[in-house]
Amino acid sequence: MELYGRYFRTYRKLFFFAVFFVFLETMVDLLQPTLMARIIDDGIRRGEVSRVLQLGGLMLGATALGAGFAALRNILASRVSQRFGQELREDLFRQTLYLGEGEADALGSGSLVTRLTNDTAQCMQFANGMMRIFFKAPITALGSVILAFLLSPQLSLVLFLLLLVVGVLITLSMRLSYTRFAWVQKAMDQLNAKVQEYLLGIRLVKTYGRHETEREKFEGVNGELEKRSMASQRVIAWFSPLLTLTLSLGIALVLYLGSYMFSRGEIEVGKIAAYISYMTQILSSIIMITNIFNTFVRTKASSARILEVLDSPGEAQTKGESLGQALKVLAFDEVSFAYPAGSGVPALKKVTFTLAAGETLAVIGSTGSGKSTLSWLLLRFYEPSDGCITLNGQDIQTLDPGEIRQRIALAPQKPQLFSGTVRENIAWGRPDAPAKDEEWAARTAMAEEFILKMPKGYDSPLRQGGVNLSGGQKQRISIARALAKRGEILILDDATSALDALTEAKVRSALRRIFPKPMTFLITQRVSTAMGADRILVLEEGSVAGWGTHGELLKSCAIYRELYDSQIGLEEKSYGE
Ligand SMILES: Nc1ncnc2c1ncn2[C@@H]1O[C@H](COP(=O)(O)OP(=O)(O)OP(=O)(O)O)[C@@H](O)[C@H]1O
Repeated sequence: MELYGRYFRTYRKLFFFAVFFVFLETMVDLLQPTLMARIIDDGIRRGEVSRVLQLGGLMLGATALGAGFAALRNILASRVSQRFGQELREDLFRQTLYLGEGEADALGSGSLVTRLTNDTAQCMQFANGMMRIFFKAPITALGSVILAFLLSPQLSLVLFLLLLVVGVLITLSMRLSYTRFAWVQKAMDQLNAKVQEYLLGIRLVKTYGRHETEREKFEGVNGELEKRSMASQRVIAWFSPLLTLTLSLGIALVLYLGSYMFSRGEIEVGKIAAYISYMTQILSSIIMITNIFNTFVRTKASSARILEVLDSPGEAQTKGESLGQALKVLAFDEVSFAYPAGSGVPALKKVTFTLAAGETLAVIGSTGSGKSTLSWLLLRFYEPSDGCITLNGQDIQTLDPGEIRQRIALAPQKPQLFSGTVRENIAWGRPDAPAKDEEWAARTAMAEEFILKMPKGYDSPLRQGGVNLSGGQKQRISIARALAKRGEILILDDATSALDALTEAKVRSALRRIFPKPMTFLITQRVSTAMGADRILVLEEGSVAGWGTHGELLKSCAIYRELYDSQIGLEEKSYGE
């Protein structure tokens, strides 16, 4: 399988050692029935106790040796499969981090979690099995067939007929299993997506009293998983006993033929017993081989899903030129864009504007008008369908996305905090930032006051997602993180929406005093936030509805005037009356 081929080089030595021990163990196992036949025919039947003891001792010694080989291959198999699993998870996680936004949208986070957990576990299990039983079973089966044939070519006619039937059964079971297991994986994706959704929205579920509805939805996907798993298990449930039955029929036939041959003096009892013993070994090996095939088809489905992620082009390969110099001017030139996984309606239509270093642009518009989309395109998470975005006149498609992102500091609409201290969260975008920069960032974001009230100040721990903070506190730490990065472009995407008007005004005035001043995007729905900016871009259903200063827009843009009247103007008028 392709996936194993990629990792084989690293583990080939340990792998071959494990397989070597499996081989030795199998050889010892194969010796046993022949030794037994000799104990019966040369020892018991002739009444030679010393021969029985001698051969019995040999058999015992061989068993102990086999056990030693088994322990060694177990140790090696565990080590190789665990290391392989660790490396695979790391590679998969790294690739997941570099997936293009369109690719990640298409795969879905639930499916990515299944691939990182269940699918890697499946591949690990297969790697482990390969070194434990996968080689042992076919060698035992083949060795037993050869030794059985050498014992009695006549009885082996039954054996070959049986093997033919068994081969057909295994092929059939493999075909049925593969499609069924792919359905199981999809159901597992849906289950993981549901669990994630519920865990993220747990407070909302409680507030809206949606426990029952959510539980029912979970039961729905859980039931589907059970149904599909059962369908795949049913194949195994039928095929294993069918195989046992076929082989038991074979053994019965051999016993019948053997007794006939014995009565004619053509075979000894010990040989019949050894032949049956080989047949039992063939039976258990074939059952093992069926399990191997079942695991193989599951692993094939899992490894295909893992390879889909590992081989997705991602962003890592889209290296570009370096901008080199300091950023002077940014321009959107007739930029249009529709989300690949969206409804097809463009989120942006021929958007054009220019912004110089140190200037602040407020982007205002109703929800869904395309404000955040501007920043996703600038960050190169998606590519414009038409038009271009330039930095210092250079199309960003030709530039290195890593470098562009290095120059941008973003405080997103939904603040995202991580488990760690307050300081670690602020310095997350620039871990080498001096402590004074982190504290400056916290002060500018009006976060220092509440941070210092926390039990350990900047070293206070934050829990996953910052659940021990209020919405406004999370937003302020998120702004501080963006400031501490000291990017040439600062994007505050509705980043002050949870702050009270006074705190927000303080943050705005602190932002004006930053030196050197970054090129700033203030994405907002509030006119009070936008009006102090050097320029304001008004978006309406993805198109530019207005561009200018607050004063200019009040005169020239009906939508802006409407927003102003609804949020501020009418209040002022009513105060005036
Ligand atoms: N990942 C996505 N896949 C498909 N469509 C999307 C995606 N993200 C946004 N959209 C669509 O693109 C349009 C613009 O979204 P965008 O997030 O830019 O709006 P916005 O102005 O920032 O809204 P808000 O103020 O509510 O945050 C919306 O119609 C939205 O449904």
